[in-house]
Amino acid sequence: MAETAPLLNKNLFEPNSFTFLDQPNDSFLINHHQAATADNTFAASDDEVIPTIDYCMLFSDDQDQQFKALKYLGQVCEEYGFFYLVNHNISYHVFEDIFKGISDFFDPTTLEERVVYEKKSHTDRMRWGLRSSSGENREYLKVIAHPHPHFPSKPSNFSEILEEYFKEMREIELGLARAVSKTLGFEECYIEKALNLKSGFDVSSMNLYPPNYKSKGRIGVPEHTDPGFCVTLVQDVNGGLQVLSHQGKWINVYLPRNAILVQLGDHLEILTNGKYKSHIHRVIVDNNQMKRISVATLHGPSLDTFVSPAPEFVDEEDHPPAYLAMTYKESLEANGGDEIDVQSSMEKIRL
Ligand SMILES: O=C(O)CCC(=O)C(=O)O
Ligand SMILES: [Fe+2]
Repeated sequence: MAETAPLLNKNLFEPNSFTFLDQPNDSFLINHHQAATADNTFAASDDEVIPTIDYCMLFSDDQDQQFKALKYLGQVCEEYGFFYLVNHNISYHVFEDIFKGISDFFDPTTLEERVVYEKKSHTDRMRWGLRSSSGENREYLKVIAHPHPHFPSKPSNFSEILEEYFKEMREIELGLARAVSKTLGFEECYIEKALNLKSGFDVSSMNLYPPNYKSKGRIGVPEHTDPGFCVTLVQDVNGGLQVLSHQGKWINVYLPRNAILVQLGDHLEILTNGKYKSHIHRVIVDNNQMKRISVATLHGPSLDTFVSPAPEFVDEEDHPPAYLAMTYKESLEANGGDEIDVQSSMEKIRL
């Protein structure tokens, strides 16, 4: 990728504490390299580097450092659309607690209890599902995390754990919105206002792979992009999530210790008329050998926000509007799904 991204200096902001996970005992993350099989259909590269953004430097009091950090973030948003976020100051126990809570929620012996969260209506505020087919293999719980959170009452303390986790992730989201606005040359409140993030619609998908150890194929989640401003994602085990670079190469996501994977969403792409694009990713499961939990939180505009390419990114000659305008709610439902499905509908929005 370095050849196609000459501007990026990947070492610029890697903090001293940054290490890839060569010390499994030190972290909830262990590296699970996909077992080598004769089937290379889902092979991805371990050599490509996913850029690392240091959150604190984006807000550094040292103006020069902040300027460099923002410049790098702008390049990463434009050339990649995904990055590892480190130095975000979220306490380690927040991650440990949520993985423990989700693991308990997905306890194989309490499967019948979760059925109460199965799809009931298109207005569900929580939804559980177990997919075990050639096209999708995961057990999931989706919850609305903002503005009106809905969390399960069991296991005990789970709702408090989720509340704390989502509070921290929203801070990160709003901080990133400020930083990304500046990379575009705007005031720091630009994205927050344009997408009404204060009352933004956030849905979190907590996923277990393979679903109760019974996958029926290698696809955990098929290729897709996600709607919204951005996605924050953490996982308890490395291996399975793959992102597609803008150059068309699949890359394995190996999250550094305590890092968060940030992926730009469809609605930032629409707002910037294609300058900062969302990107395709997928999850591969490995023959039922390894249990993996992920938490993917989609941070969206408020449901009634009308999102269209902003005038600053449009000029009729060189950059005509490349996307249709619609409310966030309309875009979530454009494929016939429900709000809580948070399905991308970019194929309908792209002109
Ligand atoms: O589980 C993962 O690693 C990714 C899940 C995902 O992409 C999603 O829920 O949108
Ligand atoms: Fe996703």
